Amino acid sequence: MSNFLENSLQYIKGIGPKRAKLLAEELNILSVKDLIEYFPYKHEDRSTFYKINEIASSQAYIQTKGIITSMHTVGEGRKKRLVAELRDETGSLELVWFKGVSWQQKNLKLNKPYVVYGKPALFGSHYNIAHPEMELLTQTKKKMTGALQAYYNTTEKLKQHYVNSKILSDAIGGILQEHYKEIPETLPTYLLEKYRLMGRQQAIMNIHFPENIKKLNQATYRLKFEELFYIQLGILKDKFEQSQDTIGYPFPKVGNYLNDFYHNHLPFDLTNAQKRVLKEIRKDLGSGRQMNRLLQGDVGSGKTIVALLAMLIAADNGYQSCLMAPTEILATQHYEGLSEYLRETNINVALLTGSTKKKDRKVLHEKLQDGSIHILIGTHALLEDVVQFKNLGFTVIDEQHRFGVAQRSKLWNKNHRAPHVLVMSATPIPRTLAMTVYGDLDVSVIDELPPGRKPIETKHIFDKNRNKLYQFIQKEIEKGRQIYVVYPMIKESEKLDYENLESGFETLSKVFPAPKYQLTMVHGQMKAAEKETAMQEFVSGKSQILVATTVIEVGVNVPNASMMLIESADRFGLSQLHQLRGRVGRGSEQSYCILITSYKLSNDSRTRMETMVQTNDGFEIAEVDMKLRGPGDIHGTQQSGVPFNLKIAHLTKDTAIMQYVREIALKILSKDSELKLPENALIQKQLRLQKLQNVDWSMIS
Ligand SMILES: Nc1ncnc2c1ncn2[C@@H]1O[C@H](COP(=O)(O)OP(=O)(O)OP(=O)(O)O)[C@@H](O)[C@H]1O
Repeated sequence: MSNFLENSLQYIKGIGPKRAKLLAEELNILSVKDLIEYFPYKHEDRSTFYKINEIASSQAYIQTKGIITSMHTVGEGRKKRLVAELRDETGSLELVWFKGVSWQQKNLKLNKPYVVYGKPALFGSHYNIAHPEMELLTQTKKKMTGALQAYYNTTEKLKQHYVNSKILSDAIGGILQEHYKEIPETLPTYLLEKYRLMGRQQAIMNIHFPENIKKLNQATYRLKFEELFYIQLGILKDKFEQSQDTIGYPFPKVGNYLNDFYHNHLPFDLTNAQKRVLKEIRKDLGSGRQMNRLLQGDVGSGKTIVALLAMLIAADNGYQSCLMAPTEILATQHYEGLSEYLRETNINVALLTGSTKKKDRKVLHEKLQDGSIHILIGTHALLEDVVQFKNLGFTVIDEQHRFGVAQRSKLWNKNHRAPHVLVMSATPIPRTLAMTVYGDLDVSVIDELPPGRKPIETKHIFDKNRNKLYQFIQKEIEKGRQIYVVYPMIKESEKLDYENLESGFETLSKVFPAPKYQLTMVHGQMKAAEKETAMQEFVSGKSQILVATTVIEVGVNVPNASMMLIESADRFGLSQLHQLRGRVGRGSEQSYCILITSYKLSNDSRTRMETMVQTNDGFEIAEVDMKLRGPGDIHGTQQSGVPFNLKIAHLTKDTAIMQYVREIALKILSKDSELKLPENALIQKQLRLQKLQNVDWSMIS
């Protein structure tokens, strides 16, 4: 790697120490290499020049050429502004600056030709452009850029220090002009030739300063290819090594436990999707290798029963199973649900949570060790060292993103061999993304809901229309149904959020007074036992309205609840809204989800509300969610569990390239799994570098 690229930015013309520090803090751009790999978010065609008399107010941004014929300031002090007249042979317009007035006045040159870019507005009969981008025509001609101009994202803080897109573009231009030949190639020649990829030097040049649209497209493709290729290759290589190593318990047979349950106690027929997934699991369990499988399915799609059937296969082969849930409420519900399914069978199920009493624990530990408990359900408490199984062979983890990978692997220590692992997730993520995020897991999808479910009707209403809503709630309660009311709760505004929750609860208590109506409140600050009791009131049907924060987000199953009312719905992410909605529509009655917001909404919030109203399909929602958040949104990326930041590719828009490079990576590894062939030396080196630099691989290995 060339040394120059590793240099700090402070010596770069147009940057200097102060801006270099800011770029490091704000955008994590530290070196010259980081800067030239900071890719623009868009390009604008600057090949068209408007004549001044062609400007119309409907035009967004325009580019024109002209001569500044006069300049003067208007107003005083903070209201002072600079007005300049720009003329061409067809007419004139005004250019106006409210900020940096004296700087502009000093730098603008009268009677010289300028290229001007900005958004025209009509004042009276005359157009003006406020704060236009200006460049002397001679400068534009000298620059290496063609007609396509790159634009770079910056932050508010950077803008305050005048580090805008143009400053970045100029700095990058300066670097590339002198050092472009030092940019190293990162893909071997045979790949460049076979897949007709642009060389890296040319690609970097063209992404910042495209010669033309065709070259820009080739450059973009090449850089996305490279980025996704190395991600896929890294994941596949790890996975390949892992599957070679881990021998699993073989579960060759299907015996009485499964057959008896399947034929005599299963209260419904499995959907085709459930059958297909069960087959996939059975194949894994019989293979002799350890299973690591992600079971994805929308809320209420029937994942739990599939997990149960797999646990019965474990029992048929003489092994115990456990099911871990992220909260005590969920673990208890799973326990109750599974006990009910298994009521008339010889399978023993037990529950272990933080609240299990000491003396019960002792008995439970003994029964686990002598093998008389077949299935143990619980929370983190399962991971404690004192919990020892006779022979744990199968583990189900519900909602894995709440468990760290480290916790997952802690279960291994309970055995000589790693048990099979089935991770259940109701967060639908696009399949290609799942392949990337859960690189070490195979993916099964239940993409079909059990029959007879009525689609949930979703409505978005504004705050002021509450009264009508209350009448509707009353009717539902009269029909014997129950209602969830959910409030947002985040750390940053916790105090205010509690106040809202409590005042919402009070208002509802007045509208729906006792003793006719019973309301329950549940929130995160309550003790586990209090929460449990309160939830139980709702689960048992004693109370009709549950006012809660998102503690109820995952897994709670009350089939009689027919309405989910979400307050300040714009403050929730799409996936979270969908999860919440999934709490209703579990019975045979028509269910509703009501999203309440104030009148004023940002564009993103409006899209979220519209998406929820339009579709019930979790995968579709996940796609929109990813698109709204975008791969550049680091916070969003963390939320979705994606363990790396992408510089140019887009996780949902570039799925075709992702798939393509995955196949290429597979082909390479199947021929040369350790990347030892001389032709792959560069790939090997690059992969190692990338692992060190960008990616927190520990999250997925
Ligand atoms: N094939 C089926 N036919 C009819 N009902 C089914 C079927 N499979 C599951 N169910 C029922 O559907 C409901 C939801 O199933 P389950 O709780 O397993 O879903 P899930 O995918 O685990 O949901 P969640 O992610 O919301 O917890 C349960 O009441 C279950 O008994």
